[in-house]
Amino acid sequence: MEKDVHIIDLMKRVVIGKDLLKDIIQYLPLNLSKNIKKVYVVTGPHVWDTYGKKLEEGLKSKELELYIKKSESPTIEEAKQIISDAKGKSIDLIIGFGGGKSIDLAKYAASQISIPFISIPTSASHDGIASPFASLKGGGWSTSVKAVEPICVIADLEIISSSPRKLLIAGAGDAIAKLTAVSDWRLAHLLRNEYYGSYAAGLSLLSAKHIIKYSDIISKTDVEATRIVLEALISSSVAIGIAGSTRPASGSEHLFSHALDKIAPKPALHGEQTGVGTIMMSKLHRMNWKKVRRVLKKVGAPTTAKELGIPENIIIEALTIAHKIRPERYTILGDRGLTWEAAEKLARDTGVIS
Ligand SMILES: NC(=O)C1=CN([C@@H]2O[C@H](COP(=O)(O)OP(=O)(O)OC[C@H]3O[C@@H](n4cnc5c(N)ncnc54)[C@H](OP(=O)(O)O)[C@@H]3O)[C@@H](O)[C@H]2O)C=CC1
Ligand SMILES: O=C(CO)COP(=O)(O)O
Ligand SMILES: [Zn+2]
Repeated sequence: MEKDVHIIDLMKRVVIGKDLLKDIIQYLPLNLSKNIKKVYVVTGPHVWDTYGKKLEEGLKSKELELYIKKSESPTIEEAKQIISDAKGKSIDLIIGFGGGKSIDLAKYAASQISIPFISIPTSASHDGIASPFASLKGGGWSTSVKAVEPICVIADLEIISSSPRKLLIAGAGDAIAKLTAVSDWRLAHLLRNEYYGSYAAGLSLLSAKHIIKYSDIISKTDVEATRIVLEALISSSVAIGIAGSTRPASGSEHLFSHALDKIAPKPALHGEQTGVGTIMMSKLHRMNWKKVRRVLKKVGAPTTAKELGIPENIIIEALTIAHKIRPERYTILGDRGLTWEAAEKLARDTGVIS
């Protein structure tokens, strides 16, 4: 008989504060002198050019051997290359330093080599910050794979709040997406008898509600807004860890975003796309989609194809193919998805296209 085992992987420590990188060693829950000699940093070109020196200086005090990998895209091929590189160098610890792309690559690589992973987000743009899952792209599709939770998250408010504002607003969009993600999960439970964890669902919903409650502050401040969005994203990361899948965080609105990543000439940010997806999927769920749109507008997030910089026909096409992205994940889009006409009407009725 198959054993019914539910494993919950959660991070060990979250450090939130200002100017953390220079004293980073003291915040890590690790004995760096004893066990860790070689550290591999997966980062992005912009992030490294701007903040790389700060991290290098912070880690220098322990005379660690540092290897830096600047990655452009979160593909399975790129992850395999990082794994082989890190294995060849006998790396002891992997750090993901940057946006969601760098954190996912680092997280996945660390899980494959069975070494610890540290998450140092430089933006509050996604909820992979502290989750044990990595979203990698391969063969034109996006898959979320079990990786490993960070032993530590170091969230430097100075760095994160001075990142381009659109990254923070994208984070608010990724958090608000939990409204429809949880409705889709519940639907899959009711129609397909899929496992549904009400605690994880509640925690995930809390991140969306946090954004709605504090939308005024998010729209007017920088550091305070960063703290609010960051807390919402960490809460959602924890919900993913408790559920043991990205189910509480990713539903039909994410399928729409993944479809855009596949077909849009120039996709927008993940959280910008999931935010717009949430407006449309809320309407399908007969939820208060106008409120979702109002909150997104208030915080300055895109709510239209034009603001996303994506042609209207691509929005419609993405709606029609979204259900095929991850067929095993049942959502309001059902098994057959939307027809072109229904998709066009949905996008038009919600003001996403004109
Ligand atoms: N694992 C999970 O559960 C989740 C994973 N994701 C994944 O995360 C990714 C989206 O993350 P997102 O952060 O939006 O996108 P990216 O990681 O692609 O980052 C977007 C851009 O922001 C730049 N950037 C990051 N921080 C700063 C900063 N402080 N100052 C200036 N520029 C900065 C990056 O620079 P650079 O070019 O240097 O990297 C990059 O150009 C997607 O791949 C998505 O699938 C999203 C949600 C959950
Ligand atoms: O983006 C995510 C949650 O916000 C991860 O979800 P996916 O499983 O759709 O990649
Ligand atoms: Zn997301």
